[in-house]
Amino acid sequence: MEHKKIVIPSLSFFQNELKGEGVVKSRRTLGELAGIFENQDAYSQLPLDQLAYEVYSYLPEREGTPGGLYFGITQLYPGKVGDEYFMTKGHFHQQEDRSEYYWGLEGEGMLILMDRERNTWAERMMPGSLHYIPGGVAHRVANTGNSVLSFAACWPSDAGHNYEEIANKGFSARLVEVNGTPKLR
Ligand SMILES: O=P(O)(O)OC[C@H]1O[C@](O)(CO)[C@@H](O)[C@@H]1O
Ligand SMILES: [Fe+2]
Repeated sequence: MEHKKIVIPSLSFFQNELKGEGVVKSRRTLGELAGIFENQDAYSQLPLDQLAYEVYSYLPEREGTPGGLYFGITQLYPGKVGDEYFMTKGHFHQQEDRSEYYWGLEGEGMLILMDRERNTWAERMMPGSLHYIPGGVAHRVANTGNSVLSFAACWPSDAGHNYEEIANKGFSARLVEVNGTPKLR
C-alpha cells in the first residue's frame, strides 16, 4: 500500500509561502559539527559535506530587539556517528534568562537539556510534542528515527546563541543507541 507522506501544513506553508519574506535558510553539514561527536574515528569516515540539518528562520526583528520573537523550523536528518545520533550543535542563550519553545512536527527525536549545574536530561520529541526550555538551560536535539526530524522553535529576538560553552565543554551526557534504544549516558 502506498504510504501517503503526511506533510505538516505548517511546515510546507512555512517553507513555500514564507520563503523570501524575512525567511533565512541556514545549513549545517557534518563538517561544521567537528568535535561534537564522541567517536572521532567514525566521524572521520563520514563525508564532511553531508547535510546534517537545515533551519528556516523567520526573523522579523533586528537581532537583539527586546520583546521581539523569532520562529524557526529545523529539519534534522537521520544518521549516526558511531552509536551517537546526528544532533544539532546545542547552545545556551547569550541572555541567560531567555526561554524558548520547541515543538515536534515530524519524525522521532530527543531534546537534550542541561542546566547551569550541568545536570542533563532528555525529553522525547514527536509530532505535536511541546517543550518549554527555561532560561539558563542549554538545548540540543538528536534524531533517533530513520526519517527527517522536523521541529519548530520560538525564541526571543534578544536571546542570542552562546555556542562556545557547549563547543568547549559539551553536555554532561551523550545520547547513544544501546540495543536499538536511545540512552543518555
Ligand atoms: O542553533 P543550533 O544549536 O545549531 O540548533 C538549531 C536550532 O536552534 C535554534 O537555532 C534556536 O534555538 C533554532 O532556530 C534551530 O532550530
Ligand atoms: Fe535556543
